[in-house]
Amino acid sequence: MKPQDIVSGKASLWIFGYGSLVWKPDFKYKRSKVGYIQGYKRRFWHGDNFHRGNDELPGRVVTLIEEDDASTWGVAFEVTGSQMEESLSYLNVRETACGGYITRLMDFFPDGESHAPVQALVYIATSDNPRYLGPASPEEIGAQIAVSRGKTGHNLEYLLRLAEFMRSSCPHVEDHHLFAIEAAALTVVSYLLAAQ
Ligand SMILES: N[C@@H](CCC(=O)N[C@@H](CS)C(=O)NCC(=O)O)C(=O)O
Repeated sequence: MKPQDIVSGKASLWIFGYGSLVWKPDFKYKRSKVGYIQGYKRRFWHGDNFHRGNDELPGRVVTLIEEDDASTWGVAFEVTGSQMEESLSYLNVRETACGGYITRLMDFFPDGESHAPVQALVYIATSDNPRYLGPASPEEIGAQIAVSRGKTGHNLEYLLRLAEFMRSSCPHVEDHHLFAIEAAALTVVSYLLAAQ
């Protein structure tokens, strides 16, 4: 980003989402593209005691875990002009203050485009984050999600909307971790409903 582009208003920033941002960016943007980042896998290993859980029963939300040959699909949003400051100040509260995420710049590869990748800002929660929960079986994660709720809504909505995004926008991607957790969570929900 060149200083003269900022002054002229030509500057823009790409923000990559791979969790709730793919279905609920909640900030104004110029355009969006489906695509992926390389070297990271998406895992439900981050705890959430605000949006989708609480202190007694934290929810589980996604973060990115470094793995050389992995890639993670999502959506990148291009923000320009005043949208840059507006989106970053909003995400600083939603992702960093409330969610415990930090930011990193990564190469984003738009789907179906052969040109060079674009740099995108990504919100990631590292394992040294106090809310980090780490690995667990799909059954354990699914059960936790099935019964967690926070200030923004149920953890199940968070899971199902991400799975819906992947099926509708990235049908060629087999995200076993996501779909195994979805199946496990829906199994728990069916038992809970049957027990009523
Ligand atoms: N940083 C990831 C994950 C973002 C995420 O899920 N953050 C949570 C904060 S814990 C959030 O914004 N939740 C809002 C919601 O659940 O509706 C992304 O780019 O989508």
